[in-house]
Amino acid sequence: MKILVTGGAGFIGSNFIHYMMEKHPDYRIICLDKLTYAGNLRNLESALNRENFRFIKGDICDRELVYKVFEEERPDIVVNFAAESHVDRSIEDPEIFLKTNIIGTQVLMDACRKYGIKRFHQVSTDEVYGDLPLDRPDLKFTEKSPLKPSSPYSASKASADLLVMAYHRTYELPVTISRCSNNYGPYQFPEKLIPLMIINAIHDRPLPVYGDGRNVRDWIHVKDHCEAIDLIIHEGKEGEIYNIGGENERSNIEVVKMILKELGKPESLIKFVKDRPGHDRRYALDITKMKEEFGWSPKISFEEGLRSTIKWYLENRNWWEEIINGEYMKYYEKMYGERLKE
Ligand SMILES: Cc1cn([C@H]2C[C@H](O)[C@@H](COP(=O)(O)OP(=O)(O)O[C@H]3O[C@H](CO)[C@@H](O)[C@H](O)[C@H]3O)O2)c(=O)[nH]c1=O
Repeated sequence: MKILVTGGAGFIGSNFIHYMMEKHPDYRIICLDKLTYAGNLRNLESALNRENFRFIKGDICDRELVYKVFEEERPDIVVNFAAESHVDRSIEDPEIFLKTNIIGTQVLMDACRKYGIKRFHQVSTDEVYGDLPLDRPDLKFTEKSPLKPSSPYSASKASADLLVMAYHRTYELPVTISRCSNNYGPYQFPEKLIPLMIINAIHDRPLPVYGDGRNVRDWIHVKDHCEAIDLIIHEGKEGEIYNIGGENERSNIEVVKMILKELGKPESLIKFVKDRPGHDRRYALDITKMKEEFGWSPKISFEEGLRSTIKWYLENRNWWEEIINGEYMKYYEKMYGERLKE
């Protein structure tokens, strides 16, 4: 089996490659990644010298390159992780989100049509459904819930999902889509809530919590997400959408306090800052379909997963120090400088 993993040098993609290499050591894995700010070859260090692994640097929007990769490798399965994924960046500058997330997906699916494929799997997000109110804990999104994205990022992911389903209907492309909740774990770029808070706390820097900190996310360990995708690409039905969630809803302030406690740092480091425009209040997924079709449910508890993630960041300082000593601080200053002064 040959699997083309796009965006495989990013957080979830690289965790997926590690997961698949261990689970299916006989598979050939080809990783196509543009190595943007969020991609890092160090995430793939242990894979790079394996014979059944190939890394190709390139953009999924580059049709000529994508066709060349298909011509040479003839993958059986494509798993598309390649995406611009950070909501705050999409609010600052939406264009690259539309290009990579929508056009990139189209180029990949065109290559699948041209060269043939057993499965094209689109990695999507729970954010395509929009948000839920805090005072209705009984409500959750199912795969049938309407799409109502709030940010340029989530609108680009929802657009791509629609395109994937259109390619299935019109060209009978064998597709599946998974929509996952908030991931955490090793190799996550420190612009996202959990790694950003861990690194700031280690440095005794203020922890910028948006708005009142009561927004709720459903957290899943990245390894549980990888396991679910592995099941879907092998056993999932063509043309189907699957919600993948952690069944672990937490307010942001609760998560931040847990991190401080684990690191033995004071809550006085918390700084409430100006809210994200259009900030989604709550995400919650109904994962009955994954449970019923595959007997899947998330295995890693949040307490255990968060503790091991904090340990990973403490033990891999080189990894994130290299990042924060690069362009990162410019980004941080731009996003947080004014907010932290207010
Ligand atoms: C970075 C940052 C975030 N936050 C808040 C905003 C959110 O309510 C929550 C999580 O923020 P983020 O880590 O940016 O993640 P969020 O916007 O939920 O989106 C993530 O989760 C989505 C899945 O739900 C993915 O599709 C996105 O690619 C991923 O970025 O924490 C803060 O309060 N302060 C911060 O500095």
